[in-house]
Amino acid sequence: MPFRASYDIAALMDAIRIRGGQRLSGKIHVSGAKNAALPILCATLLSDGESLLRNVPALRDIDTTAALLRFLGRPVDCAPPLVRVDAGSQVRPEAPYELVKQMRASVLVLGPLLARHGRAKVSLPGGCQIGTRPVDQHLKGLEAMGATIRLERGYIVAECKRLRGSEVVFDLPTVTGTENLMMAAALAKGRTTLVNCAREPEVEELGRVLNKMGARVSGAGTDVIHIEGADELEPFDHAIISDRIEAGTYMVAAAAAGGDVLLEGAPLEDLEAVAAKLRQAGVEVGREGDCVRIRRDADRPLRPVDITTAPHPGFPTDMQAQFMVLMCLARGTSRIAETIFENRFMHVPELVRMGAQIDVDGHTAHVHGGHPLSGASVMATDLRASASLIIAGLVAAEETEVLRVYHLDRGYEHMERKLAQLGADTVRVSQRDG
Ligand SMILES: CC(=O)N[C@H]1[C@@H](OP(=O)(O)OP(=O)(O)OC[C@H]2O[C@@H](n3ccc(=O)[nH]c3=O)[C@H](O)[C@@H]2O)O[C@H](CO)[C@@H](O)[C@@H]1O
Ligand SMILES: C=C(OP(=O)(O)O)C(=O)O
Repeated sequence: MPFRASYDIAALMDAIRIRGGQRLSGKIHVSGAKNAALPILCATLLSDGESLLRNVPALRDIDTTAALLRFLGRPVDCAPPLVRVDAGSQVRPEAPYELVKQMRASVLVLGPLLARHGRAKVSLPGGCQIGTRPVDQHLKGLEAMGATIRLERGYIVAECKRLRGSEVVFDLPTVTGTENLMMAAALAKGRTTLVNCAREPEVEELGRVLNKMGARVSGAGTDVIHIEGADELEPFDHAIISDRIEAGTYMVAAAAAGGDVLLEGAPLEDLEAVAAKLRQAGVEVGREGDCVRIRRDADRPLRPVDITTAPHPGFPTDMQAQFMVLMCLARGTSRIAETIFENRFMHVPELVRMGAQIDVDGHTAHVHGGHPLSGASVMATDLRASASLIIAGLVAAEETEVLRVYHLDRGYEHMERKLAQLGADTVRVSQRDG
């Protein structure tokens, strides 16, 4: 039976309107991490019984994952910040294109389904706005663990008797690739060693959950991970870590607009690369109790700073677009090099429409700061690009309208409300409002 998505068409047409020029001040709470919650939701497939996830953000990607789990046969009560995944009577190990194309992270069901059911049919994710998003490293690893894999009409069809522990050396660090193989290895026979792993905090968080389930994972968060497979895994109860990218986005928003902002629960230890660049630009970043405090006098000029995106603990690609807006305000030219995804400068033409002066040469953008931004209607093209346009709206003269914010809603919980809580003039304009 083909999957039919039930879209809220009106919500897809939402826009956010921002009147620029307000300083930001006050305190907001950082939500649970999208990129930690998604693999952990997929990890529920490794066991039967009821698993509970707490501190889950209310996001479109979470709804998409819940829909995917239901399609696979697992009842899900999705009421963020609490999500409950129940035991299913029968699992259908097949992830349809209609869901995978909405969210590349859907490929994370491949490892758990194959390890648990000996078969998985998952749509190839294909590319998206930011790049080609290949999954060859995921497939290479599963083959090394004994799976046979073929591609059939746009789908990955993977089969195995029982996966066996193996050594897999990634050609490059991949976040979801590392996570997919960790989950597969958790039910494989014997010991798996993953080398050249992604070291993101979300990978470490998945390791913690797999250990709660009864797997023996060591080294998650470093570049070599060992997993001792178990015959069976238990359901779990787990509270998701805070979202470092959401926190980093509000750090940059406060730096750009100026003011004094406290971010409750922001994981500064996972944001050192961003904090260092903010300080270099002239922004105060410090810890205050369980908050991160960002201060900048909006009349004090910002210094230009060069950045190069890199796997964790380097400067995150998911913060590149937001930081570029800050550099539009600096006095002088900064150089921003994107090394992770080949097409992650889609925000540049929209920022240029607002008055920014940016030249792109291949993977490098030269941002000539100091030219005032003015409000315009701009189009969000991907998740972090959307956030960058909202930040640009906070500092632009007059009104900015960011269209297609369904991209933003994939990864930010009520961004317009959180910014309004800090004093910004931001509202969501919905088709439903007429
Ligand atoms: C849901 C989630 O956690 N998404 C994050 C994850 O995406 P995602 O896990 O998809 O990104 P990867 O870490 O896999 O990609 C890193 C690089 O490896 C390449 N690659 C990846 C897999 C593969 O099989 N072959 C291959 O060549 C990619 O093209 C890219 O150049 O990490 C990205 C990089 O930090 C972040 O931007 C995304 O927010
Ligand atoms: C690119 C992102 O997500 P995804 O990997 O799901 O596309 C992101 O979180 O910025």
